[in-house]
Amino acid sequence: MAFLAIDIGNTRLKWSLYDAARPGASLMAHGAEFLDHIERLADGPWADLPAPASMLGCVVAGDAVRRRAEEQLTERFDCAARWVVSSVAEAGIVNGYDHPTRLGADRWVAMIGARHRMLAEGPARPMVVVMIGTAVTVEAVDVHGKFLGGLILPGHGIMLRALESGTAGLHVPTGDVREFPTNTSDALTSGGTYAIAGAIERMVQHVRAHGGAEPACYMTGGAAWKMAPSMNGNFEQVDSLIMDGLLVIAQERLLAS
Ligand SMILES: Nc1ncnc2c1ncn2[C@@H]1O[C@H](COP(=O)(O)OP(=O)(O)OP(=O)(O)O)[C@@H](O)[C@H]1O
Ligand SMILES: CC(C)(CO)[C@@H](O)C(=O)NCCC(=O)O
Ligand SMILES: [K+]
Repeated sequence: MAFLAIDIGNTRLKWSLYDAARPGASLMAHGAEFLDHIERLADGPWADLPAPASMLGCVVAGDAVRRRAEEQLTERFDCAARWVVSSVAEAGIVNGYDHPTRLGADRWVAMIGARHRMLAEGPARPMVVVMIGTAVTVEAVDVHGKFLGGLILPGHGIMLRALESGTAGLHVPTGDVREFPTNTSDALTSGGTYAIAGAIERMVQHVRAHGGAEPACYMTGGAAWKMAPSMNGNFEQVDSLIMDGLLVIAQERLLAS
């Protein structure tokens, strides 16, 4: 019973087809499209796929984009579109947000995926869950699975575009990450990278101080690999964190129905 997981971010739609709706299912096919190219899915990458029995997705890109994805789903497959909405509690995570449903569904699903992975690896620990995409998010989860709160930062691309458009003299190619940058390109690239790394380090400190225990640290997102060399501490890069979370939620819902 194939299962289709979809993650629609602010830059790209990512999809993964699994052979079952449960964590650890085998990945049969996967891909990513920039949001402008969603209309290519049904006749392109999805054309030769076996039809999934069900799908589950998370979307933060807005209703218009969601509808365009749903059109591709109906055009190609006969399965109902289901999208995760952040709630008060689901799959082992309790939502500490002031307004739980306002939490981005991608953040919620990634925490669920991370918690499931951590418990599969050993005893429960607090967590720091980082997503590096169009925006950067840094979540804190305590040892019991309570989401304490999180940071939202501009992603690297948005930071650089903001500097370019807000200044006269900052139009330069991408540079390298350096401890002591000596040209504009390196200064901008390093500034963005260490802004993100610094925010993450602060959150790790906050979680350590809050729980008195060393947190398990996970990072995911399309640009996680670019941040990895500049990160302090033991961050495990798990590119599939959102897909893992969608598999966990899909299985729980199947078992509950
Ligand atoms: N050198 C860099 N270091 C860190 N991040 C970078 C770097 N260069 C680009 N980025 C970020 O990567 C983002 C694009 O990543 P990508 O589209 O692969 O992520 P994504 O997880 O698919 O995003 P989303 O889920 O938000 O659609 C850009 O918007 C930019 O912010
Ligand atoms: C922060 C982003 C853009 C990260 O993708 C997304 O999760 C989102 O739009 N969230 C809604 C606002 C919030 O999470 O508080
Ligand atoms: K995302």
